[in-house]
Amino acid sequence: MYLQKISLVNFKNIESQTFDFQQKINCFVGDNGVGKTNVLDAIYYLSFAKSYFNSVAIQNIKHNEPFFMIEGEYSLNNRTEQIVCSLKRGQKKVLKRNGKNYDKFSEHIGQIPLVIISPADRDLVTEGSDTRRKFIDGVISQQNKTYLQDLIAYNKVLSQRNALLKYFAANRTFDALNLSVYNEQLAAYGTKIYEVRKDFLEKFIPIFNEKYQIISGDKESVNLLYKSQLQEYSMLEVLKKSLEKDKILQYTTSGIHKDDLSFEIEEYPIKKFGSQGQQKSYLIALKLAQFEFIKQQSNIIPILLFDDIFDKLDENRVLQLIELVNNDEFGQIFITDTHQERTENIVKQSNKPYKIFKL
Ligand SMILES: Nc1ncnc2c1ncn2[C@@H]1O[C@H](COP(=O)(O)OP(=O)(O)OP(=O)(O)O)[C@@H](O)[C@H]1O
Repeated sequence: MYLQKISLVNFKNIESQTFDFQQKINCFVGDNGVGKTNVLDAIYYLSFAKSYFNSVAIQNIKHNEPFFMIEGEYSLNNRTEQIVCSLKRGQKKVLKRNGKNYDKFSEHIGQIPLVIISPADRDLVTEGSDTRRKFIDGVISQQNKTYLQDLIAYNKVLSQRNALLKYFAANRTFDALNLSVYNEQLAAYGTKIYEVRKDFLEKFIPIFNEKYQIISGDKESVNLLYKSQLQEYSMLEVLKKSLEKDKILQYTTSGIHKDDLSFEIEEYPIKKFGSQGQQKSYLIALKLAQFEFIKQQSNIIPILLFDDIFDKLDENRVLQLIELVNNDEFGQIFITDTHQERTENIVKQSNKPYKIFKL
């Protein structure tokens, strides 16, 4: 599967542009702010019906324009598939496949598998646990729709339980029976979610370690650990233990919505003890593991977007990445960089067909 062509109208800073792509490697080069990342984001949009960088949909329409449109032509199983995503101010976003509207965008997710590696991924290291949970949930739910439904159901019960705790506090009352209805539901969904996360991470972590060792050339050891209160107690026990605290704080302080991933280098948190290049290598390894996982599950080689990939990586790590690309693990790749010469020199070493777009 690969993207043959994309046409953009009024998408962010791009007024109107069409690109015909190479089946293997495509590079966008140019100065800061010319719109290289915006083209990658448009490609991301066609897979997920949303931007990777700006979650406020209308802010992706070019300033002072009434709409944006992204049209992509893919080669999929020797057929051409057309995906169009458009948004008019004041109207709902529209997503079409071969001219037919999708009612639910979720039906489209996973059809054009894609992984993006971008400097914005730094949030996974620097931000709170919700960013890391979103990452795991995103990878799992691309392939497991039941998981996504369980997660939505869990979050709904969670807000109902929180509303009840607030009601108890406001009315100086408490009803254990009423609360237990929510506890039972949280336990049912929470346990299922925990089991899926645990199974997923058991498969994912070895793939991640392997990728990190390749990129770093076995230079340092890293760890990725799953942290969940359910590793020690059942969900019902966890809720019981935190009841007094929950009553005081008026929200549910324990459960799988507090799960986290611990990122370590030489057994220390990478956030505090990893260099910029090591942190970047860690994030690339995470995303390449995601790539591998999606490929195994869907049997389609995902499109890979490398945003500003070469910055902060030493020459050896860049070479290791090129090695990875060379062994045919990958399908179509899009790269952005500010240095045309550097990009050309690097991609030449891959012995794969490539095309460079100067923006
Ligand atoms: N809705 C919008 N309308 C017009 N311009 C926009 C909109 N959203 C973003 N931009 C502009 O797009 C430009 C950023 O483009 P992009 O992030 O693709 O740059 P880049 O070429 O990747 O740069 P860098 O090398 O710095 O990463 C900025 O100038 C930004 O102001």
